[in-house]
Amino acid sequence: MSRGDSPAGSDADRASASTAGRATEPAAAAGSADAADTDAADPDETLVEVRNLKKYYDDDGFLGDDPVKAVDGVSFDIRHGETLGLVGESGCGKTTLGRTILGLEDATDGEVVSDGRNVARLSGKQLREWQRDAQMVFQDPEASLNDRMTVGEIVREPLDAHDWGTPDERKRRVFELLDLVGLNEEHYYRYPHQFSGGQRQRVGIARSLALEPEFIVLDEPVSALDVSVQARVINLLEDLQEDLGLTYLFIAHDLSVVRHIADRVAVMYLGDIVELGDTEAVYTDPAHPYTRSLLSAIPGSHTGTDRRRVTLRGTPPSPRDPPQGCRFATRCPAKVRPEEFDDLSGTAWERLDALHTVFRERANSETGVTELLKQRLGLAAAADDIDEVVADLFGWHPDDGAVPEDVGPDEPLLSGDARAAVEDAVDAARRGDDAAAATLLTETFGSVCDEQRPERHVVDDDGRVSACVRHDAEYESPGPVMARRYGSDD
Ligand SMILES: Nc1ncnc2c1ncn2[C@@H]1O[C@H](COP(=O)(O)OP(=O)(O)OP(=O)(O)O)[C@@H](O)[C@H]1O
Repeated sequence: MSRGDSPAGSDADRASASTAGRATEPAAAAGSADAADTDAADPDETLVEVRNLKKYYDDDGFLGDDPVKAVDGVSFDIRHGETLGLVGESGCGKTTLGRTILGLEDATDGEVVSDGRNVARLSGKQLREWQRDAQMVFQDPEASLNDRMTVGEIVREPLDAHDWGTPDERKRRVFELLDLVGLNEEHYYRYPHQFSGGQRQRVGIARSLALEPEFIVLDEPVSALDVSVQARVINLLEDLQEDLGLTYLFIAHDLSVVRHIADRVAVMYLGDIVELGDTEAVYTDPAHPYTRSLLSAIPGSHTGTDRRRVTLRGTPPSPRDPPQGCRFATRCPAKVRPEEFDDLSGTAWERLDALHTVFRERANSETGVTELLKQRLGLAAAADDIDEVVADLFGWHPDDGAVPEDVGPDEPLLSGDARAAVEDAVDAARRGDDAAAATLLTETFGSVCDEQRPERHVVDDDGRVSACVRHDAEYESPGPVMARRYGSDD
Protein backbone atom coordinates (compact mmCIF):
# COMPACT_ATOMS: atom_id res chain seq x y z
CA MET A 1 0.00 0.00 0.00
CA SER A 2 1.19 3.49 -0.67
CA ARG A 3 0.54 6.53 1.39
CA GLY A 4 -1.56 9.50 0.31
CA ASP A 5 -0.83 13.08 1.15
CA SER A 6 -4.12 14.86 0.95
CA PRO A 7 -6.03 15.35 4.17
CA ALA A 8 -9.49 16.57 3.27
CA GLY A 9 -10.90 19.89 4.39
CA SER A 10 -13.42 19.24 7.16
CA ASP A 11 -12.64 18.07 10.66
CA ALA A 12 -14.35 14.81 9.91
CA ASP A 13 -12.22 14.44 6.84
CA ARG A 14 -9.04 15.28 8.65
CA ALA A 15 -9.88 12.90 11.47
CA SER A 16 -10.84 10.03 9.21
CA ALA A 17 -8.94 10.50 6.02
CA SER A 18 -5.46 11.23 7.09
CA THR A 19 -3.20 8.74 5.38
CA ALA A 20 -3.07 5.41 3.66
CA GLY A 21 -3.39 1.94 5.15
CA ARG A 22 -1.18 0.69 7.95
CA ALA A 23 2.34 1.99 7.92
CA THR A 24 5.29 0.46 9.67
CA GLU A 25 5.51 1.63 13.26
CA PRO A 26 8.72 2.87 14.85
CA ALA A 27 10.47 -0.08 16.45
CA ALA A 28 10.06 -1.11 20.08
CA ALA A 29 7.74 1.72 21.04
CA ALA A 30 6.01 1.31 24.38
CA GLY A 31 2.26 1.19 24.11
CA SER A 32 2.11 0.46 20.41
CA ALA A 33 0.02 -2.44 19.24
CA ASP A 34 -1.57 -3.19 15.93
CA ALA A 35 -5.22 -4.14 16.04
CA ALA A 36 -4.12 -7.65 15.12
CA ASP A 37 -2.14 -8.26 18.29
CA THR A 38 -4.15 -6.31 20.79
CA ASP A 39 -5.44 -9.46 22.45
CA ALA A 40 -2.00 -10.04 23.84
CA ALA A 41 -1.61 -6.45 25.06
CA ASP A 42 -1.37 -5.61 28.72
CA PRO A 43 -4.52 -3.64 29.57
CA ASP A 44 -2.53 -1.41 31.92
CA GLU A 45 -0.02 -0.50 29.26
CA THR A 46 -0.09 3.21 28.52
CA LEU A 47 -1.16 4.03 24.99
CA VAL A 48 -1.14 7.82 25.22
CA GLU A 49 0.59 10.00 27.81
CA VAL A 50 -0.69 13.57 28.04
CA ARG A 51 1.72 15.87 29.85
CA ASN A 52 0.98 19.46 30.84
CA LEU A 53 -1.01 19.95 27.66
CA LYS A 54 -2.24 23.45 26.90
CA LYS A 55 -4.45 24.80 24.17
CA TYR A 56 -5.08 28.54 24.21
CA TYR A 57 -7.22 30.31 21.63
CA ASP A 58 -5.84 33.72 20.89
CA ASP A 59 -8.31 34.79 18.22
CA ASP A 60 -9.26 38.08 19.86
CA GLY A 61 -5.71 38.88 20.85
CA PHE A 62 -5.67 41.96 18.65
CA LEU A 63 -8.23 43.52 21.00
CA GLY A 64 -5.87 42.97 23.88
CA ASP A 65 -8.04 40.25 25.45
CA ASP A 66 -6.46 37.36 27.25
CA PRO A 67 -6.53 34.11 25.30
CA VAL A 68 -9.20 31.51 26.01
CA LYS A 69 -7.38 28.90 28.08
CA ALA A 70 -9.51 26.00 26.84
CA VAL A 71 -7.04 23.36 28.03
CA ASP A 72 -4.59 24.56 30.64
CA GLY A 73 -1.93 22.17 31.82
CA VAL A 74 -3.63 18.78 31.66
CA SER A 75 -1.75 15.56 32.47
CA PHE A 76 -3.08 12.00 32.36
CA ASP A 77 -2.53 8.61 30.74
CA ILE A 78 -4.82 6.63 28.48
CA ARG A 79 -4.30 2.91 28.91
CA HIS A 80 -4.30 0.43 26.13
CA GLY A 81 -7.73 -1.12 25.55
CA GLU A 82 -9.61 0.97 28.11
CA THR A 83 -12.52 3.36 27.81
CA LEU A 84 -11.62 6.56 29.58
CA GLY A 85 -14.68 8.74 30.17
CA LEU A 86 -14.25 12.53 30.09
CA VAL A 87 -16.98 14.53 31.80
CA GLY A 88 -17.55 18.12 32.86
CA GLU A 89 -19.83 21.07 32.24
CA SER A 90 -20.26 22.63 28.84
CA GLY A 91 -17.26 24.72 27.83
CA CYS A 92 -14.77 23.12 30.25
CA GLY A 93 -12.55 22.03 27.36
CA LYS A 94 -13.45 18.39 26.67
CA THR A 95 -13.70 18.68 22.89
CA THR A 96 -10.61 20.85 22.67
CA LEU A 97 -8.66 18.31 24.72
CA GLY A 98 -9.79 15.47 22.44
CA ARG A 99 -8.97 17.43 19.29
CA THR A 100 -5.58 18.54 20.58
CA ILE A 101 -4.62 14.97 21.49
CA LEU A 102 -5.46 13.93 17.94
CA GLY A 103 -3.46 16.78 16.42
CA LEU A 104 -6.59 18.42 14.96
CA GLU A 105 -5.61 21.48 17.00
CA ASP A 106 -2.04 22.66 17.47
CA ALA A 107 -1.03 22.39 21.11
CA THR A 108 0.05 25.65 22.72
CA ASP A 109 2.35 23.73 25.05
CA GLY A 110 2.92 20.29 26.53
CA GLU A 111 3.22 16.79 25.19
CA VAL A 112 1.08 13.97 23.89
CA VAL A 113 3.32 10.93 23.82
CA SER A 114 2.44 7.73 22.00
CA ASP A 115 4.83 5.12 20.70
CA GLY A 116 7.65 7.21 22.09
CA ARG A 117 6.73 10.16 19.83
CA ASN A 118 5.46 13.53 21.01
CA VAL A 119 2.49 13.58 18.68
CA ALA A 120 1.63 17.14 19.68
CA ARG A 121 4.73 18.21 17.78
CA LEU A 122 4.48 15.98 14.73
CA SER A 123 4.00 17.28 11.24
CA GLY A 124 3.80 15.93 7.72
CA LYS A 125 3.93 12.18 7.28
CA GLN A 126 4.31 11.37 10.97
CA LEU A 127 1.32 13.47 11.92
CA ARG A 128 -0.76 11.76 9.26
CA GLU A 129 0.32 8.38 10.60
CA TRP A 130 -0.86 9.40 14.05
CA GLN A 131 -4.14 10.72 12.66
CA ARG A 132 -4.67 7.40 10.95
CA ASP A 133 -4.04 5.46 14.16
CA ALA A 134 -6.14 7.86 16.19
CA GLN A 135 -9.59 8.82 14.91
CA MET A 136 -12.57 10.86 16.05
CA VAL A 137 -16.29 10.19 15.99
CA PHE A 138 -18.37 13.34 16.18
CA GLN A 139 -21.45 14.19 18.17
CA ASP A 140 -23.74 15.18 15.36
CA PRO A 141 -23.80 12.54 12.62
CA GLU A 142 -25.97 14.87 10.55
CA ALA A 143 -23.42 17.64 10.43
CA SER A 144 -20.36 15.42 10.06
CA LEU A 145 -21.56 13.42 7.03
CA ASN A 146 -21.62 15.00 3.60
CA ASP A 147 -25.19 14.69 2.36
CA ARG A 148 -24.12 14.84 -1.28
CA MET A 149 -22.08 11.63 -1.00
CA THR A 150 -23.46 8.11 -0.79
CA VAL A 151 -22.78 6.15 2.35
CA GLY A 152 -20.37 3.99 0.38
CA GLU A 153 -18.41 7.04 -0.75
CA ILE A 154 -18.34 8.47 2.75
CA VAL A 155 -16.94 5.31 4.30
CA ARG A 156 -14.61 4.75 1.35
CA GLU A 157 -13.25 8.28 1.31
CA PRO A 158 -10.34 7.72 3.75
CA LEU A 159 -9.35 4.64 1.75
CA ASP A 160 -9.55 6.54 -1.54
CA ALA A 161 -7.68 9.53 -0.18
CA HIS A 162 -4.79 7.28 0.77
CA ASP A 163 -4.76 4.93 -2.12
CA TRP A 164 -5.65 1.96 0.01
CA GLY A 165 -5.59 -1.23 -2.08
CA THR A 166 -7.31 -1.53 -5.44
CA PRO A 167 -10.76 -0.05 -6.16
CA ASP A 168 -12.27 -3.52 -5.76
CA GLU A 169 -10.50 -4.09 -2.48
CA ARG A 170 -11.74 -0.74 -1.20
CA LYS A 171 -15.29 -1.58 -2.09
CA ARG A 172 -15.02 -4.94 -0.33
CA ARG A 173 -13.50 -3.18 2.68
CA VAL A 174 -16.47 -0.80 2.81
CA PHE A 175 -18.93 -3.72 2.67
CA GLU A 176 -16.96 -5.30 5.51
CA LEU A 177 -17.11 -2.07 7.53
CA LEU A 178 -20.85 -1.64 6.93
CA ASP A 179 -21.37 -5.17 8.13
CA LEU A 180 -19.18 -4.51 11.17
CA VAL A 181 -21.42 -1.66 12.32
CA GLY A 182 -24.72 -3.46 11.66
CA LEU A 183 -25.51 -1.98 8.22
CA ASN A 184 -25.53 -3.95 4.97
CA GLU A 185 -24.37 -3.81 1.36
CA GLU A 186 -27.55 -2.14 0.10
CA HIS A 187 -26.80 0.85 2.27
CA TYR A 188 -23.70 1.52 0.17
CA TYR A 189 -25.74 3.33 -2.46
CA ARG A 190 -27.98 5.37 -0.19
CA TYR A 191 -27.55 8.93 1.08
CA PRO A 192 -27.23 9.98 4.73
CA HIS A 193 -30.61 11.77 4.73
CA GLN A 194 -32.28 8.42 4.03
CA PHE A 195 -31.02 7.13 7.37
CA SER A 196 -32.12 7.52 10.97
CA GLY A 197 -29.83 9.32 13.46
CA GLY A 198 -28.61 6.00 14.86
CA GLN A 199 -27.81 4.64 11.39
CA ARG A 200 -25.97 7.83 10.48
CA GLN A 201 -23.86 7.47 13.58
CA ARG A 202 -23.09 3.89 12.51
CA VAL A 203 -21.87 5.30 9.19
CA GLY A 204 -19.63 7.74 11.08
CA ILE A 205 -18.26 4.88 13.16
CA ALA A 206 -17.65 2.71 10.07
CA ARG A 207 -15.74 5.58 8.47
CA SER A 208 -13.62 6.11 11.57
CA LEU A 209 -12.67 2.40 11.50
CA ALA A 210 -11.69 2.32 7.82
CA LEU A 211 -7.95 2.67 8.41
CA GLU A 212 -7.85 0.35 11.42
CA PRO A 213 -7.13 2.87 14.16
CA GLU A 214 -6.21 1.73 17.63
CA PHE A 215 -7.48 4.81 19.47
CA ILE A 216 -10.76 6.68 18.95
CA VAL A 217 -11.96 9.90 20.55
CA LEU A 218 -15.75 9.61 20.76
CA ASP A 219 -17.07 13.14 21.20
CA GLU A 220 -20.58 12.88 22.62
CA PRO A 221 -21.28 10.05 20.17
CA VAL A 222 -24.81 9.33 21.38
CA SER A 223 -26.06 12.59 22.84
CA ALA A 224 -27.87 13.60 19.63
CA LEU A 225 -29.74 10.26 19.56
CA ASP A 226 -33.00 9.05 21.12
CA VAL A 227 -32.48 7.20 24.36
CA SER A 228 -33.54 3.82 22.89
CA VAL A 229 -31.10 4.27 20.01
CA GLN A 230 -28.32 5.38 22.36
CA ALA A 231 -28.22 1.97 24.03
CA ARG A 232 -27.81 0.18 20.71
CA VAL A 233 -24.98 2.43 19.56
CA ILE A 234 -23.27 2.05 22.94
CA ASN A 235 -23.54 -1.73 22.63
CA LEU A 236 -22.04 -1.53 19.16
CA LEU A 237 -19.12 0.56 20.44
CA GLU A 238 -18.52 -1.95 23.23
CA ASP A 239 -18.57 -4.90 20.80
CA LEU A 240 -16.21 -3.16 18.41
CA GLN A 241 -13.85 -2.37 21.24
CA GLU A 242 -13.72 -5.99 22.27
CA ASP A 243 -13.39 -7.36 18.74
CA LEU A 244 -10.84 -4.85 17.48
CA GLY A 245 -8.95 -4.07 20.68
CA LEU A 246 -9.80 -0.38 20.48
CA THR A 247 -9.01 2.26 23.08
CA TYR A 248 -11.61 4.97 23.61
CA LEU A 249 -11.63 8.46 25.04
CA PHE A 250 -15.38 8.88 25.57
CA ILE A 251 -16.49 12.49 25.97
CA ALA A 252 -19.98 12.99 27.40
CA HIS A 253 -22.31 15.25 29.30
CA ASP A 254 -24.44 12.33 30.32
CA LEU A 255 -22.93 10.98 33.50
CA SER A 256 -25.05 7.80 33.44
CA VAL A 257 -23.79 6.83 29.99
CA VAL A 258 -20.21 7.30 31.16
CA ARG A 259 -20.83 5.20 34.24
CA HIS A 260 -22.07 2.44 31.99
CA ILE A 261 -19.29 2.46 29.41
CA ALA A 262 -16.12 3.82 31.02
CA ASP A 263 -13.48 1.83 32.91
CA ARG A 264 -12.05 5.03 34.34
CA VAL A 265 -13.40 8.54 34.37
CA ALA A 266 -11.67 11.92 34.22
CA VAL A 267 -13.58 14.91 35.56
CA MET A 268 -12.71 18.20 33.88
CA TYR A 269 -13.29 21.71 35.18
CA LEU A 270 -12.26 24.94 33.48
CA GLY A 271 -9.44 23.51 31.40
CA ASP A 272 -8.03 20.99 33.86
CA ILE A 273 -8.74 17.49 35.15
CA VAL A 274 -9.66 17.64 38.83
CA GLU A 275 -10.27 13.94 39.50
CA LEU A 276 -9.41 10.75 37.67
CA GLY A 277 -9.96 7.19 38.77
CA ASP A 278 -11.88 3.95 38.38
CA THR A 279 -15.41 4.76 37.35
CA GLU A 280 -17.27 2.89 40.07
CA ALA A 281 -15.04 4.29 42.80
CA VAL A 282 -15.49 7.85 41.53
CA TYR A 283 -19.27 7.47 41.21
CA THR A 284 -19.82 5.83 44.58
CA ASP A 285 -17.37 7.91 46.59
CA PRO A 286 -16.33 11.04 44.68
CA ALA A 287 -13.27 12.69 46.21
CA HIS A 288 -13.18 16.16 44.66
CA PRO A 289 -15.81 18.74 45.70
CA TYR A 290 -16.57 19.40 42.03
CA THR A 291 -17.14 15.72 41.31
CA ARG A 292 -19.36 15.48 44.39
CA SER A 293 -21.40 18.47 43.23
CA LEU A 294 -21.66 17.22 39.66
CA LEU A 295 -22.76 13.74 40.71
CA SER A 296 -25.17 14.99 43.34
CA ALA A 297 -27.07 16.73 40.55
CA ILE A 298 -28.08 13.32 39.15
CA PRO A 299 -31.41 12.29 40.71
CA GLY A 300 -31.02 9.18 42.87
CA SER A 301 -27.25 9.37 42.81
CA HIS A 302 -26.73 10.22 46.47
CA THR A 303 -24.41 7.75 48.05
CA GLY A 304 -22.44 7.29 51.23
CA THR A 305 -22.59 10.01 53.83
CA ASP A 306 -23.17 12.81 51.37
CA ARG A 307 -26.85 12.25 50.82
CA ARG A 308 -28.00 15.71 49.90
CA ARG A 309 -27.98 17.44 46.67
CA VAL A 310 -25.26 20.06 46.50
CA THR A 311 -26.42 22.29 43.72
CA LEU A 312 -23.67 23.72 41.59
CA ARG A 313 -24.04 27.44 41.97
CA GLY A 314 -23.69 29.80 39.04
CA THR A 315 -21.61 29.12 36.00
CA PRO A 316 -17.87 28.54 35.73
CA PRO A 317 -15.66 31.64 35.44
CA SER A 318 -14.47 32.68 32.01
CA PRO A 319 -11.62 30.55 30.63
CA ARG A 320 -10.04 33.86 29.60
CA ASP A 321 -9.65 34.75 33.26
CA PRO A 322 -9.58 31.61 35.38
CA PRO A 323 -9.08 32.00 39.14
CA GLN A 324 -5.42 32.18 40.20
CA GLY A 325 -5.57 29.40 42.77
CA CYS A 326 -7.95 26.47 42.57
CA ARG A 327 -10.10 26.79 39.46
CA PHE A 328 -13.16 25.67 41.39
CA ALA A 329 -12.63 28.03 44.35
CA THR A 330 -15.29 30.52 43.24
CA ARG A 331 -18.03 27.87 43.38
CA CYS A 332 -16.61 25.31 45.77
CA PRO A 333 -18.97 24.10 48.50
CA ALA A 334 -15.99 22.83 50.52
CA LYS A 335 -13.73 25.85 50.11
CA VAL A 336 -11.35 26.49 53.01
CA ARG A 337 -12.54 29.59 54.91
CA PRO A 338 -10.48 31.85 57.15
CA GLU A 339 -10.85 30.89 60.82
CA GLU A 340 -11.76 34.41 61.94
CA PHE A 341 -15.00 34.19 59.98
CA ASP A 342 -16.02 30.76 61.28
CA ASP A 343 -19.27 32.14 62.63
CA LEU A 344 -20.62 33.37 59.28
CA SER A 345 -23.67 31.46 58.07
CA GLY A 346 -23.80 29.41 54.86
CA THR A 347 -26.11 32.01 53.37
CA ALA A 348 -23.65 34.79 54.19
CA TRP A 349 -20.85 32.88 52.44
CA GLU A 350 -23.02 32.16 49.46
CA ARG A 351 -23.79 35.85 49.11
CA LEU A 352 -20.21 36.92 49.64
CA ASP A 353 -19.27 34.53 46.84
CA ALA A 354 -22.00 36.06 44.68
CA LEU A 355 -20.80 39.61 45.34
CA HIS A 356 -17.24 38.55 44.66
CA THR A 357 -18.27 37.05 41.33
CA VAL A 358 -20.16 40.21 40.42
CA PHE A 359 -17.05 42.29 41.01
CA ARG A 360 -14.79 39.89 39.12
CA GLU A 361 -17.10 39.57 36.17
CA ARG A 362 -17.89 43.28 36.06
CA ALA A 363 -14.18 43.99 35.98
CA ASN A 364 -14.01 41.88 32.83
CA SER A 365 -17.21 42.72 31.02
CA GLU A 366 -19.89 45.23 30.31
CA THR A 367 -22.56 43.05 31.91
CA GLY A 368 -24.65 44.93 34.44
CA VAL A 369 -24.89 44.04 38.10
CA THR A 370 -28.50 43.01 37.84
CA GLU A 371 -27.85 40.55 35.05
CA LEU A 372 -24.83 39.08 36.83
CA LEU A 373 -26.80 38.55 40.00
CA LYS A 374 -29.61 36.89 38.14
CA GLN A 375 -27.13 34.54 36.55
CA ARG A 376 -25.45 33.88 39.84
CA LEU A 377 -28.23 33.50 42.36
CA GLY A 378 -31.47 34.00 40.51
CA LEU A 379 -31.71 37.29 42.42
CA ALA A 380 -32.79 40.44 40.66
CA ALA A 381 -31.43 43.56 42.30
CA ALA A 382 -33.89 46.41 42.77
CA ALA A 383 -31.73 48.62 40.61
CA ASP A 384 -28.52 48.30 38.67
CA ASP A 385 -26.75 49.93 41.55
CA ILE A 386 -24.17 48.43 43.88
CA ASP A 387 -25.79 49.84 47.06
CA GLU A 388 -29.09 48.20 46.22
CA VAL A 389 -27.29 44.98 45.48
CA VAL A 390 -25.67 44.96 48.91
CA ALA A 391 -29.06 45.66 50.49
CA ASP A 392 -30.52 42.75 48.55
CA LEU A 393 -27.73 40.41 49.49
CA PHE A 394 -26.90 41.30 53.07
CA GLY A 395 -29.74 43.38 54.48
CA TRP A 396 -28.15 46.77 55.00
CA HIS A 397 -27.62 49.77 52.81
CA PRO A 398 -23.93 50.68 52.53
CA ASP A 399 -24.75 54.40 52.31
CA ASP A 400 -26.66 54.89 55.55
CA GLY A 401 -27.04 51.43 57.06
CA ALA A 402 -30.80 51.53 56.60
CA VAL A 403 -32.48 48.50 55.11
CA PRO A 404 -34.97 49.42 52.42
CA GLU A 405 -38.41 47.90 52.94
CA ASP A 406 -39.08 44.51 51.38
CA VAL A 407 -35.46 44.09 50.47
CA GLY A 408 -32.82 41.73 51.78
CA PRO A 409 -32.82 39.06 54.46
CA ASP A 410 -34.69 39.57 57.80
CA GLU A 411 -31.47 39.96 59.75
CA PRO A 412 -28.31 41.61 58.43
CA LEU A 413 -26.01 38.76 57.38
CA LEU A 414 -22.71 40.47 58.10
CA SER A 415 -21.33 42.50 60.96
CA GLY A 416 -18.01 43.71 62.36
CA ASP A 417 -14.91 43.09 60.23
CA ALA A 418 -16.86 41.22 57.58
CA ARG A 419 -19.22 44.11 57.05
CA ALA A 420 -16.36 46.63 57.08
CA ALA A 421 -14.56 44.67 54.36
CA VAL A 422 -17.67 44.60 52.18
CA GLU A 423 -18.11 48.35 52.66
CA ASP A 424 -14.50 48.96 51.57
CA ALA A 425 -15.05 46.80 48.51
CA VAL A 426 -18.25 48.64 47.68
CA ASP A 427 -16.37 51.95 47.95
CA ALA A 428 -13.87 50.69 45.39
CA ALA A 429 -16.69 49.56 43.11
CA ARG A 430 -18.39 52.96 43.42
CA ARG A 431 -15.14 54.49 42.17
CA GLY A 432 -15.44 52.17 39.19
CA ASP A 433 -12.63 49.87 40.31
CA ASP A 434 -14.31 46.48 40.35
CA ALA A 435 -10.98 44.67 40.13
CA ALA A 436 -9.86 46.33 43.37
CA ALA A 437 -13.22 45.46 44.95
CA ALA A 438 -12.73 41.80 44.04
CA THR A 439 -9.15 41.85 45.35
CA LEU A 440 -10.31 43.33 48.67
CA LEU A 441 -12.84 40.55 49.12
CA THR A 442 -10.23 37.91 48.24
CA GLU A 443 -7.79 39.39 50.74
CA THR A 444 -10.37 39.34 53.52
CA PHE A 445 -12.39 36.23 52.84
CA GLY A 446 -9.98 34.22 50.70
CA SER A 447 -7.81 31.31 51.74
CA VAL A 448 -5.24 28.86 50.48
CA CYS A 449 -7.78 27.88 47.81
CA ASP A 450 -7.42 31.31 46.18
CA GLU A 451 -3.65 31.31 46.40
CA GLN A 452 -2.34 28.11 44.91
CA ARG A 453 -3.34 25.66 42.28
CA PRO A 454 -3.88 22.47 44.23
CA GLU A 455 -1.62 19.51 43.72
CA ARG A 456 -2.98 16.14 42.81
CA HIS A 457 -3.34 13.73 45.70
CA VAL A 458 -3.63 9.99 45.39
CA VAL A 459 -6.85 9.23 47.22
CA ASP A 460 -7.31 5.48 46.95
CA ASP A 461 -5.41 2.22 46.60
CA ASP A 462 -6.09 2.10 42.86
CA GLY A 463 -4.22 5.33 42.23
CA ARG A 464 -7.20 7.64 41.89
CA VAL A 465 -6.09 11.27 41.90
CA SER A 466 -7.96 14.36 43.04
CA ALA A 467 -6.68 17.93 42.96
CA CYS A 468 -8.03 19.53 46.12
CA VAL A 469 -6.08 21.12 48.95
CA ARG A 470 -8.47 19.46 51.38
CA HIS A 471 -6.74 16.14 50.78
CA ASP A 472 -3.78 17.60 52.71
CA ALA A 473 -3.66 16.16 56.23
CA GLU A 474 -3.90 19.64 57.78
CA TYR A 475 -7.42 20.19 56.41
CA GLU A 476 -10.70 18.41 56.95
CA SER A 477 -11.52 16.36 53.85
CA PRO A 478 -14.20 17.58 51.40
CA GLY A 479 -16.98 15.07 52.15
CA PRO A 480 -17.51 15.88 55.85
CA VAL A 481 -17.22 19.62 55.18
CA MET A 482 -19.92 19.48 52.54
CA ALA A 483 -22.09 17.30 54.76
CA ARG A 484 -21.81 19.88 57.57
CA ARG A 485 -22.34 22.92 55.38
CA TYR A 486 -25.18 21.48 53.30
CA GLY A 487 -26.44 19.03 55.86
CA SER A 488 -30.16 18.93 55.04
CA ASP A 489 -31.77 17.20 52.12
CA ASP A 490 -33.42 19.47 49.64
N1 LIG B 1 -11.89 27.66 17.86
C1 LIG B 1 -12.07 28.29 19.01
N2 LIG B 1 -11.76 29.59 19.16
C2 LIG B 1 -11.91 30.23 20.34
N3 LIG B 1 -12.41 29.64 21.45
C3 LIG B 1 -12.76 28.35 21.37
C4 LIG B 1 -12.61 27.60 20.15
N4 LIG B 1 -13.04 26.32 20.38
C5 LIG B 1 -13.43 26.28 21.67
N5 LIG B 1 -13.26 27.48 22.26
C6 LIG B 1 -13.54 27.84 23.67
O1 LIG B 1 -12.81 26.94 24.46
C7 LIG B 1 -13.54 26.58 25.62
C8 LIG B 1 -13.68 25.09 25.66
O2 LIG B 1 -14.54 24.67 24.60
P1 LIG B 1 -14.85 23.13 24.31
O3 LIG B 1 -15.76 23.06 23.14
O4 LIG B 1 -13.57 22.39 24.24
O5 LIG B 1 -15.62 22.70 25.63
P2 LIG B 1 -16.53 21.41 25.89
O6 LIG B 1 -16.28 21.00 27.30
O7 LIG B 1 -16.26 20.40 24.83
O8 LIG B 1 -17.98 22.01 25.73
P3 LIG B 1 -19.31 21.27 25.21
O9 LIG B 1 -19.58 20.19 26.21
O10 LIG B 1 -20.33 22.36 25.22
O11 LIG B 1 -19.01 20.73 23.84
C9 LIG B 1 -14.88 27.32 25.51
O12 LIG B 1 -14.77 28.52 26.24
C10 LIG B 1 -14.99 27.60 24.04
O13 LIG B 1 -15.77 28.76 23.80
